[in-house]
Amino acid sequence: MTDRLPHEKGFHVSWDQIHRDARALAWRLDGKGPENGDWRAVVAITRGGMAPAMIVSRELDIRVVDTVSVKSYNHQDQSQPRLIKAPQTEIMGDQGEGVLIVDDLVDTGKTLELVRNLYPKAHFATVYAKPEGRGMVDTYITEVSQDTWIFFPWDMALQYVQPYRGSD
Ligand SMILES: O=P(O)(O)OC[C@H]1O[C@H](OP(=O)(O)OP(=O)(O)O)[C@H](O)[C@@H]1O
Ligand code: HPA
Ligand SMILES: [Mg+2]
Repeated sequence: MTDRLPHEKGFHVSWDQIHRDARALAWRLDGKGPENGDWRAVVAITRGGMAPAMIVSRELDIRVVDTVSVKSYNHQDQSQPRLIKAPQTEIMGDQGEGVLIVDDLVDTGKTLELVRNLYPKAHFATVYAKPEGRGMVDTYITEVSQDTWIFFPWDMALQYVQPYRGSD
């Protein structure tokens, strides 16, 4: 794991915050699907997209949910994204039309680029976006600067911290 550079900022997202932001994403996508405003299915980009995809599919009452597995980071070190598992062909059709592909965030855009090449007609939605990858996503809720690292609640734990004024 690389040490974070001094200028890198941390954006800490709580469960409550990701729930609110994923709901906002769902509401923004409501009625925007190609078939009478409906979406045929939700596909989560695992693993980070699974919690937002669950919230989106719940809000939009979409029962057909699948996953596409792409691995591109080991902690904060990026490597070439690799497809580990594809969604069902019956769900994706030829090019993914009518399918909502959900991820937690887009950073460099490399993950979405890989999935977009596979399913160019799907709609790509993320909760958070950084400027470099923003062009790869069709709908997102909150933008953060490129030098911000987003910390998700599933990667964190409550911890004791020293008081601001020490007692020694
Ligand atoms: O836009 P990019 O620079 O490609 O980065 C964004 C991707 O990186 C993270 O996933 P990761 O590969 O770490 O896997 P995970 O979701 O299983 O944690 C994140 O969840 C996105 O899927
Ligand atoms: O800012 C980030 N936070 C968590 N995972 C990530 N994967 C790429 N960028 C990020
Ligand atoms: Mg991911």
